[in-house]
Amino acid sequence: MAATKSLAPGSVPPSRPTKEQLFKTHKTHLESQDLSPDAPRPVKQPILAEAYPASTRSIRDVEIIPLSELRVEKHHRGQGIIVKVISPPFIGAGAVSIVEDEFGNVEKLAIYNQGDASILSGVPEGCLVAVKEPYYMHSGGDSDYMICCDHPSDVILLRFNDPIIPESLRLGPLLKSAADWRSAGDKAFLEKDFPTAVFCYAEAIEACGDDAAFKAPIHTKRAGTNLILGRYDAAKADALASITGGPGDWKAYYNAGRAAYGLCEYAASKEFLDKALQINPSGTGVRKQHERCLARLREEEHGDYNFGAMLASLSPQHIHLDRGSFLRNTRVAESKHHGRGLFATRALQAGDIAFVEKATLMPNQYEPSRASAALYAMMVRQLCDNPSLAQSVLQLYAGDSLERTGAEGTIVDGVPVVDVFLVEGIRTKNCFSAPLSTFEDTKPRSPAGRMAKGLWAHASYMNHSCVPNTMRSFVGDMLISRATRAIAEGDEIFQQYVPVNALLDLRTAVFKDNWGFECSCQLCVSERRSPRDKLDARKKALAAIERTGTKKPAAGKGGGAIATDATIRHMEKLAKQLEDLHEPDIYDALPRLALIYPCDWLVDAHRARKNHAKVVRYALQVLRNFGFNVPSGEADAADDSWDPREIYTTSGDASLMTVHIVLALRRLAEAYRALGQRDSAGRCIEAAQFGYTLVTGFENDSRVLE
Ligand SMILES: C[S@@+](CC[C@H](N)C(=O)[O-])C[C@H]1O[C@@H](n2cnc3c(N)ncnc32)[C@H](O)[C@@H]1O
Repeated sequence: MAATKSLAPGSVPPSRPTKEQLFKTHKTHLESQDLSPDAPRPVKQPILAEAYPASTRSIRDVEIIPLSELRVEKHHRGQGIIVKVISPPFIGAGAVSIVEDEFGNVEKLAIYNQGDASILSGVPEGCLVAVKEPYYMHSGGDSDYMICCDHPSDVILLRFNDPIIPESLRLGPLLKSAADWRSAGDKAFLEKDFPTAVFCYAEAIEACGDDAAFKAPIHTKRAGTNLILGRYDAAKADALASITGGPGDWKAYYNAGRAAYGLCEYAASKEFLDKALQINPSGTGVRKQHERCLARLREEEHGDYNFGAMLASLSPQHIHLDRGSFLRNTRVAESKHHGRGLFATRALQAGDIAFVEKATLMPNQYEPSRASAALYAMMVRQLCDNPSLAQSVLQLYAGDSLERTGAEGTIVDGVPVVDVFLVEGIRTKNCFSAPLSTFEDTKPRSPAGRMAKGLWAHASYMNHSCVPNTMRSFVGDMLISRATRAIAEGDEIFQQYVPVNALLDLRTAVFKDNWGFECSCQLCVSERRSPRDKLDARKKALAAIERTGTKKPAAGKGGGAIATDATIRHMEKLAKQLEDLHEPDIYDALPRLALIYPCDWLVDAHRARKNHAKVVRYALQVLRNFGFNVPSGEADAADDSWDPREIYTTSGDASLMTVHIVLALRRLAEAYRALGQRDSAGRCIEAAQFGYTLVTGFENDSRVLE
């Protein structure tokens, strides 16, 4: 083992196992594998190996080499292999099979990252496979090597009559006629083995030559099968290929319409369905589909959603909502901050919808430890299955360190080039965590951390700001983005990638480490003007405040825990000291995020003691420290003419909207009411209601926060 480990990349392995040895080990693996339908399928983890680009060449343009010429730890650029699978697959994180070339050389072939719609996810014995630019890897044991295929587009399942197959590997016609292949396809379909059905129908179409009358119904069958598999591009192509010019063509247009609908191409879908209805005006299925399509087009055009009904329709099983995306208020353009960004196409007021987007991809997986792996697997699968999706998703930013060939997403050998390292880069830079619904998630007693991960391709173009002008929320797989203040036509719109840390150093590190940028928002740029000793002093002061704030309070009379007078006074003193560490010339109109924690704490402490004037004072401070315009002194706080409903329109462009604002407004309302200032209380409730719409995406009763 030591000898093989020290082999230089590109060298000849000193020994390779014989066919018998390979089969013996493979058999023990096969015997240990549980193939029952209930057996847990291994979760495919995102790739961790060293990145290398997917092959962009056709198998017809590379030199075919024998397995004996494979060299250890080498990517065989410009070369390829053609092999027959001679064992059943062992299914683990990938599918491992034994393969043989035309000279009788044998090797292990490990195929990873194939989708469930691909035969290659468990390639059956007897299949012929080509691997482009293979990587031959030492897999750990003595003389233990395997051909390792990470990129799904590097492996091609060959048709049995492909002329590229060497003579000695040719099986001769497996089935006698096109009709036999069609029957085999039908049988596989009835057995719900849809990938095999697609393969057999392809062979039938190929075998029947120019017999258009024979071909058309097979295209129809394959269109239906591809629809089931979610391979919408292929389904659409098959549906259109099944058009004959006869009265049965409504079915072809109907299938094409369903496929376009599956791709969220509603305008195209409508056109196909219009044609289907022209031929078959009484088709109820077609009419229903047509109505659904019109509803999606209305959503795309007007952004008119019944969010309440959408929320009510959610369940743990049903998270994908049948809704269109409303994107026309924003467009992608060059940003002065970084690459591309999203820009307003019209003036937006605080509260307006910037956009509503249906997830491009989002698995129903709210278990945090599995959510990333589930999204990665879904991305790879869907991009392979739908080339048009691959084209758009693979354009997204993936970090600067990954090599791009420019051919990502293009079709080579009939499949889109999908580079799994690029997919993973795109996932990490663009995915969002999403609760089942933000409204439910903001309720005080909702279980924390139940988040799925998803990709929203349009939202992915948004750059980050710590004081953003939009806020996102979720209902199932729909992302709602609302303006938190006025945005002029042509302005860039920003979102917060993650809730930002109060301390400049800590949040700078988060953006550097996870996204590779230094934030240039107004808050970060201004805070960087603070001298180092001030930043450090604030950090120390906040640590002292947090220690005081988390000290166990004394038990109150009614059994409740209430902070002592001394602790409250101490906290007030510490908060004042921290406030004095903020330079007025820098923080005049900026949030002072470090002060939010002590002010929130003081609101709660004074509220528990029914000290309403102090609640007013510190709740106003919470608003001010998030960057909102509030009366400055205590005298002003009692001033009835201050209108909290105006904070969203009069606060400049560095405020930070969060659910804390809504809660602070509710606390203010309660205190004002207790102080007899009913009008002020009513206005605070209205302001809280408005804020809660921004936070949850649509009108919801903010009383649930209490
Ligand atoms: C989700 S992408 C945003 C779209 C990206 N600008 C593009 O061209 O596709 C995230 C990446 O954008 C960049 N980015 C986002 N916000 C930024 C900001 N405020 N300043 C500089 N770069 C930023 C970072 O490189 C980050 O990894």
